[in-house]
Amino acid sequence: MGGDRQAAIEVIGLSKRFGERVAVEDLTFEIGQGEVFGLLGPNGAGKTTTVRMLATLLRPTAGRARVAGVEVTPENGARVRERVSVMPETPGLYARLSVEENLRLFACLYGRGSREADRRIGEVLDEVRMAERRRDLVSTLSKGLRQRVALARALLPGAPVLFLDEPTQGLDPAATHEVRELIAGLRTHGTTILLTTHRLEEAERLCDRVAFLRSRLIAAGRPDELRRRLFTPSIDVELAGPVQEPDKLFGRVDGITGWVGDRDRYQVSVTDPRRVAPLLADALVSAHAGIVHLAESEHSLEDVYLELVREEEPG
Ligand SMILES: Nc1ncnc2c1ncn2[C@@H]1O[C@H](COP(=O)(O)OP(=O)(O)OP(=O)(O)O)[C@@H](O)[C@H]1O
Repeated sequence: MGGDRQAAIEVIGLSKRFGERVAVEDLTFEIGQGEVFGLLGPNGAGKTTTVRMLATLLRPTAGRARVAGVEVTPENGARVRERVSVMPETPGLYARLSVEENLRLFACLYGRGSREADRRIGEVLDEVRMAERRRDLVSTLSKGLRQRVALARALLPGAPVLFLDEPTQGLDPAATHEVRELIAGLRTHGTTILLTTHRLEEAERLCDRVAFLRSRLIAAGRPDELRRRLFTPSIDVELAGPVQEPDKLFGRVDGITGWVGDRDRYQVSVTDPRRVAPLLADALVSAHAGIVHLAESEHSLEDVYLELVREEEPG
């Protein structure tokens, strides 16, 4: 992490066991202020357990953490909870109350006076674009709209650190898109967000940095950094017809270190894609190979994840 930003969350050697089962093991990471950080991993990886420990809802077996400058200990529970807000996996709203009544109830729990509460409720409803639905009963709302109300609820206290546990779980593509837009918008307030998800494209779109969790931390970094760390740079080539002597063709281009593929499709490993791509294009043109496509290979976060899991497998 860049040393110029103070950490909003620091986690050192955090572990949680439930009896014999190790849910989280020796977790260490930092999240900078205003950063959107994605905790990624398959079902049972320990994501929710981590969030619950950081929000003082669950006591770690070992290790320590500091959230918004406060050491996470049982004695500091109230101080930590003043500084964090959790949007849990299930919205936790009262179905028979209206949107506004739900928010008023939670605002009272946060100890806001009624005028102050009304002002804040108006703000968060605007923020999640639900002002016009404020009098609707929660039971009449779609899952996507309920999730927006859950987000409004999490925003009510105006906490500097927000934990979003699987925020788009079970939503259809349109609702997913809307909730993601809202989360992306929170960035402008400088809120630090720890988001758990097993949807890699979600993390890719929303997060500055991600950590892959499988009880232990497998890797952490910016998605592009992780890609670079795991994959040799390469160029994808698609041609109009087969190449006669690929060894000869690729072999004479400076900066090409290897290739896979055959006939009209190749993935060419290179030292530096920006330098080598024009040289490769020249060589192909000289060999009268019609170029259909020539571009640096893209590795999605999913590729990164699969590569990491492959590296982890024994043998
Ligand atoms: N209260 C509990 N008692 C016993 N085991 C638990 C408890 N909470 C979680 N676990 C176990 O700890 C492990 C991690 O669970 P956790 O819910 O943190 O994973 P997750 O990454 O959030 O998964 P999901 O994506 O399914 O929500 C799992 O094996 C789970 O069964």
